[in-house]
Amino acid sequence: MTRDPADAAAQPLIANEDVYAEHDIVREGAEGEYVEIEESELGSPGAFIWVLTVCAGISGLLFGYDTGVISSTLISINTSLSARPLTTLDKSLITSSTSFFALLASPLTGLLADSMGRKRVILVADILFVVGALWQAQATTVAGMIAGRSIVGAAVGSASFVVPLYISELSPSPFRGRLVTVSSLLITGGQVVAYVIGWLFSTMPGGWRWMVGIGAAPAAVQFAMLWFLPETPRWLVKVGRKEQARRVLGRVYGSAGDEGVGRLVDRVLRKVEMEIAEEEDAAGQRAVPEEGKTGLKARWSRVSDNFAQLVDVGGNRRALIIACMLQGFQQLCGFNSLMYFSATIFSLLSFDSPTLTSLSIALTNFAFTLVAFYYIDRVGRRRILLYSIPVMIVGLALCAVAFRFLELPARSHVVGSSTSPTDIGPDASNQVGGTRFIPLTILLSMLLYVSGYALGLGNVPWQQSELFPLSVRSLGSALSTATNWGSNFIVGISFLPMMEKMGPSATFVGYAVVCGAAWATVYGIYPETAGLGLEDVGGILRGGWGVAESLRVWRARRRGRGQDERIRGEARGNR
Ligand SMILES: O[C@H]1[C@H](O)[C@@H](O)[C@H](O)[C@@H](O)[C@H]1O
Repeated sequence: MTRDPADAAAQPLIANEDVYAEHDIVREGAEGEYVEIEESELGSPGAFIWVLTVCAGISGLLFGYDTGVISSTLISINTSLSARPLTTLDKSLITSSTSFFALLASPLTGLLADSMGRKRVILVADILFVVGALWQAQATTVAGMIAGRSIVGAAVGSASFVVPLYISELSPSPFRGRLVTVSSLLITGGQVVAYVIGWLFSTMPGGWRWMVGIGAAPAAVQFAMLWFLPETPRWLVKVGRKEQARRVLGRVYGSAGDEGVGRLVDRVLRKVEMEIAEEEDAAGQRAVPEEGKTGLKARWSRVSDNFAQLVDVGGNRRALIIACMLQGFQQLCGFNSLMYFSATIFSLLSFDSPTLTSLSIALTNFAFTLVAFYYIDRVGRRRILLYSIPVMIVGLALCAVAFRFLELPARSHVVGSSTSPTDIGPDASNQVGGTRFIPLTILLSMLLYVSGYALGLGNVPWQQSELFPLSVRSLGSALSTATNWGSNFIVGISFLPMMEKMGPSATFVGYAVVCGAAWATVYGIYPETAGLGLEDVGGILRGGWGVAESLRVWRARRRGRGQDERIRGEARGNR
């Protein structure tokens, strides 16, 4: 960005220095003032960072694939496991074992990622992905299948925590938010692939074995690729490998500009060192004397100290509440009941190809995550949630109403063991004079709900790490990831029984109520974090929820940007 000195004297480029000063990447202007380098000036994040993001994102693809494929798998297994049809309990356990083991794995991964490094955790997850996929593919009993799904669950839990962390620790700050959303895009992309594969293999005898087994391939590819990718600079500095960290940063910022890459790298490195020093200082002040403690005891006391810091310090506690609340609502709003059981629901509604119909759910989810990727930094996290959650509520309410007009088979048959596309077909097609109106209304309402979900709740909670200061970022993110999987487990295990006992309308009304609670909570306590430097977020949460303050900063920032653009436009006009 070049600037005419006369213009510079007439009006400073920076409208609100406090806001801009926190940006990672700034450049000294002619008169010693700080001039923000615009994202457009940095160009794109650069090939290196894209390769890193996409390669790490393969785990997201696997997360999406393994959670999405279960929908078609469940309706294709028939009697191939334990030589009998699956019961509601079998289906719920097969589905929920994945989330349960993901729930166990994510906090553990939070600890391992600090001791082993981020990259090694991804490698371990890859091994689990491969073993779990092959295990499922050769399962002959329900218990064997549950074991395979549990192994995959441990992989998914580790990956879902560590991949956003890996990406955010490697990406240049101006691109961090969008690059993290890339991993959400890959999750939803993985779900689309799962549905396509599910549809292709659903009519093939034993095709479900291919559906679950294929997941091994991308994991093996990622395992091979990761050997060539670096550890994150932050972890490298933490374990004393500063020169290696400098080389990695050099490659990350190599594309960042025409000048001063070395200076930029030094600045980032200094900042990382300062943050680590602060972290160690704070830990040192609180540390219980470790004399006489074995390595394991010392480590445990560090973990419990870290935990105390997370819940005792007001700002950290508020960050944890917001992150866990967002992750909890992301799941308790019931979206994954569609992801896991939409094929079952669409067979109930007599759609000719339930698996193909459920593909529309996954595709809508993917398409609207793409829209969110474009708008998340422009509209802001808070606003995107406040606009999109009501869309979900309307979709769910329409669904609930439409289901009331549907004559379903006897309750015990709705989703129970005897339900199959063929035995529910005739009953379900009898509704409202045999027209397709009601099933189509239900499908469209679900698509409305899914589009609202994908715009906001589906991806904003994964921005969780920005809420925490560095010292508690890993633990805080791990706990909110665990909240995600805990709530996912609850939805997976309860959806079919709720459909059976309460009926579909009441089930969807229940999810709408959760969405209402999510909206009210976001409105009350979630400050706008888009565009803030990581340290600003901590500052905003220090004295309270900081909603009003964050909105003031957000508006000032937008006014500042508008002003900058106007000045630039005028400068161009004067030339
Ligand atoms: O962000 C993802 C995405 O929205 C997926 O579609 C969903 O299945 C996951 O549970 C969620 O964490």
